[in-house]
Amino acid sequence: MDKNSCGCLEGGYAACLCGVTKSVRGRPILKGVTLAVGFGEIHVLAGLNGAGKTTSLRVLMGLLSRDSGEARVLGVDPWSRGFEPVKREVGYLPEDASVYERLTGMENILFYARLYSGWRGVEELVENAVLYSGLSREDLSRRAGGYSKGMKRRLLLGITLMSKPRLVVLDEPTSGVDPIASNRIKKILKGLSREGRAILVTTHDLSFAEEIADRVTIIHGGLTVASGHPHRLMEEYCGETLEEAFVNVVTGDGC
Ligand SMILES: Nc1ncnc2c1ncn2[C@@H]1O[C@H](COP(=O)(O)OP(=O)(O)OP(=O)(O)O)[C@@H](O)[C@H]1O
Repeated sequence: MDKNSCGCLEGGYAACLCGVTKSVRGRPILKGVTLAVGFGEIHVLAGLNGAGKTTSLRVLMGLLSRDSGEARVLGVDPWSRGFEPVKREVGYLPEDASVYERLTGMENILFYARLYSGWRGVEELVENAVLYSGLSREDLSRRAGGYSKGMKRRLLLGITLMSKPRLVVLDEPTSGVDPIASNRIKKILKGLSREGRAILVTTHDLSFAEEIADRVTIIHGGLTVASGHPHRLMEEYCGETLEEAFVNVVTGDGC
């Protein structure tokens, strides 16, 4: 990675990690993760299982400390006190998020909408969550505990996006989601990015990434090893698809 990638610390970017390292119980997990997400950009973070994607997002969201390197979210260090007010402008969908199973889908939405706004503006938040989840009114009237994995994921995505945050951070939003819903998610993310919102998303679905990403950052073994527009990565790493380029990057096969 060239050093300029860390220029995001000077501002203008929605989020960045710069040379971040993290060890857990003496084991290095992140060995130098660098990425910068611009406003109006869909940025995909890709990597094999265990590469460090979720850990990177947790550091970025201030849920995990870092050992070295820098992090900024909307210009603020997520490990600082100043991060608290910034959180309202960030929508984060963790990989292991869960719904309240005894509540209906709509009650889940109402719960989070009221948490977010008190009572003012709840209607708009609810409307957005319903729209972004793509779930029918009938589905939303049922207990979320009876939902399929993909439906739970869609409900959580709707809740994450309901306030139309300036920065959206999604850890595997399409996991367990059917092709029609996945297609719908693509359109939603493209729409949000067109409105100038910044989107950082992890996925193993590289055709999804190839279609929507403005930039893909590949991490391997806790280290950023490549970053660029999907077509640039395909050119540089001799892949007819992003998936082929990705395999060439992580296996070190090159062209
Ligand atoms: N709390 C923890 N304690 C010990 N090891 C951890 C912890 N959190 C993560 N790890 C390890 O760090 C590495 C990176 O995990 P991480 O979940 O960030 O990978 P990932 O790229 O998101 O993987 P996946 O694609 O499978 O979700 C893994 O080897 C994992 O076992």
